Amino acid sequence: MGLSHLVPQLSPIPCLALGLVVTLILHSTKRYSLFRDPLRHIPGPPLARWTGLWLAYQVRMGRRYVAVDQAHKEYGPVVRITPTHVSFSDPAALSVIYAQGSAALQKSPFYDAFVGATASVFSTRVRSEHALKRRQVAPAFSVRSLEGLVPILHGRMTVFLNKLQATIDDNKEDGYVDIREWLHYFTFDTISDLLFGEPVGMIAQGSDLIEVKRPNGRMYKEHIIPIMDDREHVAVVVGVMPSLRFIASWLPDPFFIRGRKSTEGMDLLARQRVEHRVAAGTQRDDILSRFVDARLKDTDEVTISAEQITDLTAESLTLLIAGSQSTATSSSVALHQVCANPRVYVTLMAELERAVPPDELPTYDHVKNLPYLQACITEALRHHGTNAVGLPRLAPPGGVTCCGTHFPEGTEMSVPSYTLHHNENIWGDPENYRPERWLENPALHRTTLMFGMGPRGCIGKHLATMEIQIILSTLLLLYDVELKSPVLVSFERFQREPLDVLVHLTRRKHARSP
Ligand code: HEM
Repeated sequence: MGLSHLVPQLSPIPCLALGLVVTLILHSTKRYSLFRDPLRHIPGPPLARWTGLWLAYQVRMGRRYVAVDQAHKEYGPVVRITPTHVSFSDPAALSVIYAQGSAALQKSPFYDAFVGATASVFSTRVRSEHALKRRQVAPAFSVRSLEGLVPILHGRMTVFLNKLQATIDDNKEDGYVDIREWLHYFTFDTISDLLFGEPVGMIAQGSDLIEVKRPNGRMYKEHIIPIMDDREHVAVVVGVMPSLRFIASWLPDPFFIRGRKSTEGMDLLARQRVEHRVAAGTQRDDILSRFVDARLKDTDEVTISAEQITDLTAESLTLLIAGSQSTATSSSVALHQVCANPRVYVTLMAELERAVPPDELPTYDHVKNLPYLQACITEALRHHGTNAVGLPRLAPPGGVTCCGTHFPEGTEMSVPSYTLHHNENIWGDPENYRPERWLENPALHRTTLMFGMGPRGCIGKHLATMEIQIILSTLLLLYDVELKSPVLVSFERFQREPLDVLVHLTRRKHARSP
């Protein structure tokens, strides 16, 4: 699969121009009207004062994190990025915007764009609904629960290594493989195995082309990775400019048409897997069986209803996407960063060689407590994090005071993760990839948004960490890694992802066998 799916299909100008007209009409009827503007004293790009178009354009072009970061450099720590959205680069804002407990702010309407047939634990904005969903989903992702699933992870890794090696042996072109793409096959198959008890088969095929059944029974094949990308891209554009949601169907731009198709393809895939899994029984101890048990316990029912299938589909879809993309990207970025920094590479290899017996492949037990390995992963998530965006929350009734200013009810507020993770006042040398900083000063963990913060923080943090620990240690102990380029070029949708991570892999002398 080439890179073409990552590049926007047509110029976004026509749809954004139409969006401008609609926004201006809607804007003048809302709380933040052109004539009664409670945020008029907040500086920011001039267009952003009047319309969401400025931000929507940056999102559409995949450079929101750069544009917001530049806006902070130009206008200061508190910047208006849409008529209703204020961005804070001051770390003091973290404890207000991503507060814990009863002080927690709700997610903003941005997340409505991620709702499919029904809201999931990620997309719901209703506090009570979120609490219920989180209670049903979270136990499956505790460290204790996940440790029971480690054999599945190891099994997937063995299949992955065999297929990767066969591909390397067959590679008749320039000898480079896009390790991000391969790791996406690994993480997608792994989360699908953990969820439904079987992988979708991307590793076995060496491709993301998956067969999906339409409601009319006809089978068709879809490349899953680009449809996930398109789905996410449409959601973030519509999320920052909800007025586009109503006109998207009429826009001639194939971008939106592709986006709608994408939603359908992913929904069908998730629904079929859930229905198949539920029909096959729940004997295997996978994540879906734990969801089913939690739901049946909550409702005192003995069988799953059609409504619960829709609900399970929404959760599974979220987990398939959240659980594969970010982990694949983060592990390929960590591999890239370690290999681009010879000093870090030497230190990490020494730790790995000490921890993993010769002739053995790393297991989770070997690598789970290695401090330098963990520091390398955390530093990759900071330096080139998949989460670069500001995760928007809503000022509550009565408003909220943040960084010395009062913001009225309904103001969208966020701390942009990229800007936070590259703040010189916190990190000193933010552009350097330097894992040691986490060992020197563990308190730095308090000023990061890699996995979010507060009650809406990442549910899959432990799973992602386990997977990245196993992936990174295994690839480094098995292969000498040559990078095609020392620089990563990224494109941002909801997540910020490198376009590719091309590596040349050669088996190390005395390498262990899968
Ligand atoms: C390195 C990998 C990962 C990163 C960097 C990451 C990052 C994040 C971030 C920043 C959030 C907060 C989003 C927001 O507030 O809008 C989040 C939420 C979430 N993540 Fe992850 N994630 C990763 C892996 C995973 C995995 C493996 C899963 C599950 C299999 C997962 C499932 C979720 C879910 C369900 C939420 C929503 C939680 C809620 O709202 O209660 N993530 N993640």
